[in-house]
Amino acid sequence: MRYVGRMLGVGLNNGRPFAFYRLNSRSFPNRRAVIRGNEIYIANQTETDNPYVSYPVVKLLENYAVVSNGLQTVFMAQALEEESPRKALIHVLDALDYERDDYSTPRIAVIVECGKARGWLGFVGREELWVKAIKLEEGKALFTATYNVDGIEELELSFSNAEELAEKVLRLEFSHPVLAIAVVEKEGGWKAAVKP
Ligand SMILES: NC(=O)c1ncn([C@@H]2O[C@H](COP(=O)(O)O)[C@@H](O)[C@H]2O)c1NC=O
Repeated sequence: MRYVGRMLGVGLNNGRPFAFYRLNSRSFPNRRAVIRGNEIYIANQTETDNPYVSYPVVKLLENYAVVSNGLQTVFMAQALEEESPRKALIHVLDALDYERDDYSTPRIAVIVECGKARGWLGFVGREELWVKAIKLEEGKALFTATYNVDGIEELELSFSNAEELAEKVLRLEFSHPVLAIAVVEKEGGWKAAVKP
């Protein structure tokens, strides 16, 4: 089974945008997601000095939801106070760059906008930095990941609520699953769910 590390994506379901995150990990599988108000954090449960394994993963704003695999989540949410999603992704990914770990792990992020059938994916690795604005299509999701995904891939995903989306994302056939997070637009706001 393919190992993609951290993956995140965006899609459209019943005319509403959604985002998802799946944490796969070979090295730090003992982690959990903690929901605190409009934020979700990944908390590593073992002792380590690795600075990349506990971080704010989701930030829900009035008009946007931001999901990422590192502390860029917070900076992107701040940038969105002044800038477009495209600029926020470009500026913050460029400023923080890839992670200085043994794998040069890329930073990845997704932004979705309330009430709009569009989303933005971003990636910064050792060899490339890209940001893509995506026109969302019903029943489809587009995702990227830290390892072994060439740019963006497509998936079919449909669901009736955030819990079901998180469950389906956790069941996708990629190796070393730890947890999944779903963020779904609901009546002008956001609903988030975490599995398991
Ligand atoms: N965000 C995360 O959950 C996360 N988990 C692991 N990493 C980084 O990626 C390295 C490899 O981890 P793994 O073997 O679990 O894929 C870790 O040493 C760490 O530096 C992460 N950094 C980015 O994805």
